[in-house]
Amino acid sequence: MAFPGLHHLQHVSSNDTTIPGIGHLPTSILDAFIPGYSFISKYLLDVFGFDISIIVSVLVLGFACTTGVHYIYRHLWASFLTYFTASVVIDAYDIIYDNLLSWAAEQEDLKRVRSLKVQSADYTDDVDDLKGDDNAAAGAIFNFNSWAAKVPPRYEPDTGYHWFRHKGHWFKFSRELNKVQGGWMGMMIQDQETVRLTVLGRSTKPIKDLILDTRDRNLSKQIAKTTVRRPSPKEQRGRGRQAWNKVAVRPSRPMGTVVLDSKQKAAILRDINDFLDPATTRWYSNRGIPYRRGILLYGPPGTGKTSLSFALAGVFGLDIYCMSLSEKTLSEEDLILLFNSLPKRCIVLLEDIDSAGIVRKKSDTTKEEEKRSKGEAEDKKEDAKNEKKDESAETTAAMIAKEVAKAVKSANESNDRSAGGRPGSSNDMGITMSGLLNAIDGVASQEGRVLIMTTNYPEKLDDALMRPGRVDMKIEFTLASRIQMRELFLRMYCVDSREAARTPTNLKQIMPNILEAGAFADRPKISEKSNNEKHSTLLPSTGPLLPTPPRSPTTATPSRLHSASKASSQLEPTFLLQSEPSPDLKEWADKFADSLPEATFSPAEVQGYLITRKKDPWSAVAEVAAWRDAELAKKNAKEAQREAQKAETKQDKGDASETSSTNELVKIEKEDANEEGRAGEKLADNGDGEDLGGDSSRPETSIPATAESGCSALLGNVEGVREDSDDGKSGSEDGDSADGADTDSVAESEASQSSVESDEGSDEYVG
Ligand SMILES: Nc1ncnc2c1ncn2[C@@H]1O[C@H](COP(=O)(O)OP(=O)(O)OP(=O)(O)O)[C@@H](O)[C@H]1O
Repeated sequence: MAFPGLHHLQHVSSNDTTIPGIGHLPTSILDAFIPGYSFISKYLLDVFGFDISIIVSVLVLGFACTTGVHYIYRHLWASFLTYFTASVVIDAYDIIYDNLLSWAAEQEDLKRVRSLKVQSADYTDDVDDLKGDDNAAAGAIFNFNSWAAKVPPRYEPDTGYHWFRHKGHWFKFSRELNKVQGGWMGMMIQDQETVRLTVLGRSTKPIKDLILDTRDRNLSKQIAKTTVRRPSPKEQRGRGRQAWNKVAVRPSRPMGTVVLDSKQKAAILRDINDFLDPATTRWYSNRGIPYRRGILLYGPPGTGKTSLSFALAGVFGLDIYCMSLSEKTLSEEDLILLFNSLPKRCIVLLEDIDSAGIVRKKSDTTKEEEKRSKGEAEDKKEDAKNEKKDESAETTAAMIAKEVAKAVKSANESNDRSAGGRPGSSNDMGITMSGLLNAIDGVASQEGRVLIMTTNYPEKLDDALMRPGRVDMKIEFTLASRIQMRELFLRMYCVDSREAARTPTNLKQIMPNILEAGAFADRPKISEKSNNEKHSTLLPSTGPLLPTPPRSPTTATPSRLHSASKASSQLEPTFLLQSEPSPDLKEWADKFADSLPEATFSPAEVQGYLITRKKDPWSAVAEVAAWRDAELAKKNAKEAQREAQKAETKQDKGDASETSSTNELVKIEKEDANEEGRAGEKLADNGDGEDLGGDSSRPETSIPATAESGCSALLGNVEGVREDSDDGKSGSEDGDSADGADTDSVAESEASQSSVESDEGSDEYVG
């Protein structure tokens, strides 16, 4: 069946090539634009009597004109962009990219664009700007999730281009996704994001200025933050950036919050500041000295070594790279790789350098001791087996095995302690001294870094590690002095005031008395001019505890602060400072400090106490006596336990040279008296301990609970206790009774320990 009119269509088509009528485009042209046009138009004309040629012609003409104009416009625009604009491309992996996007997210022009990309806020970084709920009722539960949800998400321009105005210039912000070859042998096609910044005008300067602005804005946000990096997991460690993981960006610790002797603080600040001075690099290279600085911080746990390192990183705008030699997975190769992957300027915090195999003989000794102890244990087992072959053999052997296992454990722990290590802290991978030295000053090791090593046991360190050049400065941290405790109290209760914010660009802003504290004024000034250096440089210290002399007055501000990453920018960061304490607070601080014995508690312990009363300075003063007594009792208990373990180990070793004859006699007497053997002896000793438990010999520390009424009395009592115990150490009778008191105060001390205490007491009488 044929369609009506089709015949006619075929007829027309075969005869005419154009559609008659003025203004019509020739059919051949329309056919070129719309394939099959003549066929369709003739069909419509025949069937419906409607001629579409005019409409189509108009549409085609319109389309052609638009396309043409667009084409011309594009070419003209491209030519304009080529000749009258400047542009800069920024890759996504560059830090400038992040700076630019976070800056763009805050620009009004760019906020208005209709195509945006949204990102959840990183509340760990941004919560600082959020305030707590001041209206919350007292005791109301703080819900972190609902609080963190208040951090608004970040909106940034999506791919495409957007125009904005900045400082009188028109910029085009184009975010582009490009396909690039990547992966293994470049066989994978990956998306790579870039931002192209274009400015109207032939100079790139406005763009460079804009990039500087975005960087400074970001820095001023970050200047009060310290980036902390740690070694990446072993399987991810590779060369370069991958060796270290960014683990945190913390608010920088203000130097003032580290309570330390002002001379020491001044010395270390001056030393690092001068080291970071760009002129010092030349000074070192001119003399062929490796441009590195090594600082050893040593002292008991919780005295501020790590805190000082973080504060220094904050002051000098350096990232801090932390690692501990007691990490079990750290091998020598890792250590070398990690040191070789450090950036040019940074602080490396190497903790616990006394652990692992750093002390050459420690691990060997420990192993030998272990072997010996095991051998002894086996021997004892054998003996026990041979001697007791009766029916109760099994029970006795089990008992002996238990005893022996206990002795081996205690010997090992004691060895660990006496070698300066912590139980279980030995490094399985075994970092030798030469491995460590290779890492820290091997040829490939990065120059310009400040290496801060910390230890609780400086006496255990190898001399090779301590030589100048590796350790240029040593700072000792001690248990809290009176001044430190007072300072800790004031810091805890001073009111924070943001109004007092200022820009620390000078060491004097951190330590107003830095010149006096460093006692630099009376040092000879060394000024030296190299051929091409106009300014004088400093002679860096080469020996321990030798602070760097002051810069010559011919240089810029003597104590100008060198912030490694922020040197070139003008920054206006805000620092949280504390207001001047009130006279009342100062008085309370004095009372608080007077109530505590010096050099007995670590600053961490004092801080730990204060923090539990952080909003109540009065309770802190009033309750300090009770806290002090409880802590002293605990400390005494620990000390007694340690002594007991030491003595037990001595006994087990059967070291005749270390055991006095009296001691032996006492033991023999005890053994004779106790027919039940060793177990019975322990029971008897236990009884002794209990008898002494009345604490009659300990000086009474009945101190009023209020600091007001009894601070000085408290101090007297406390010192009385300490003097007694000191006497005890010197071997006087008083001392013995004090020792006894120590033992007594250890309610939880094991019975065996009591036995050792009394043994020790005998020793001292003999002596
Ligand atoms: N001198 C100090 N000034 C201010 N705070 C201190 C000081 N010493 C310790 N603290 C406080 O005690 C805590 C522990 O301090 P830090 O980690 O610096 O001690 P550390 O000496 O490094 O201890 P460790 O040897 O165990 O690593 C921190 O919260 C710190 O604020």
